[in-house]
Amino acid sequence: MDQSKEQRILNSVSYNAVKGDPESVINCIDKYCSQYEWAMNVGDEKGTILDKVVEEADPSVALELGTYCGYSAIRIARLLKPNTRLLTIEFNPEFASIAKEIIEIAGLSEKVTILEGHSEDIIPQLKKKYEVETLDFVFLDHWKERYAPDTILLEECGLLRKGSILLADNIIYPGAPEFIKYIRSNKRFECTSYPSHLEYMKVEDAMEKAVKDPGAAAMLF
Ligand SMILES: Oc1cc(-c2ccc(F)cc2)cc2nccnc12
Ligand SMILES: [Mg+2]
Repeated sequence: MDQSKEQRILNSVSYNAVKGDPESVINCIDKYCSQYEWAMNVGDEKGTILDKVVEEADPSVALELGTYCGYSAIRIARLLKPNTRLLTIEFNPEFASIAKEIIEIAGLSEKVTILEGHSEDIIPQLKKKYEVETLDFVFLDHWKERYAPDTILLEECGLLRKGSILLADNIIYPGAPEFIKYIRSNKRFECTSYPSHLEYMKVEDAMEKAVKDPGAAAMLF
């Protein structure tokens, strides 16, 4: 049977990347997806915004919704301090398996846990089953229709604290209008838009950052 695009991305990483070097895995995926086959990795332009927000959050526990091939999980995990972790949820079993191998090649398997299943089923398990108290950073990059309901679910499950930082991809393209309407009208969140471009394309896109109860967190220091 023909290989999938995601399997071809793994082949390229396995052949060209330097084992244990996250930067070389990131560069290899960006090179392959800009030169041969477009794929829905966050990419280098939006990835630089992701890096900056992760550094601002400096998370002990981070969550990603939508692993895909593991590109953004590697971008996030390479910036995490010792004894901190990234949980990433992926419902597509083939994507989860490819991501596991690519994250292993990057040498970041110790810091990243891939949780296979639907976000709405796994989020309510994070406290008890995955020993999460609260999430310092959440990257939303899965099905756009789930951005708003999953944000509400994270709140309902008590997983967000004062100062928790959410970052959402694809606010313009494919777009997440319900999420934008919800988060920008919610007084508990301070929102910032970061204009950018769709990965590997000249199409406009943007990322949205939403900080929960920022004032309260700021007052503590
Ligand atoms: O960054 C992304 C881009 C696209 C996407 C698909 C088709 C197009 F034509 C353009 C863009 C889909 C995505 N789904 C989940 C997470 N991230 C995505
Ligand atoms: Mg995306």
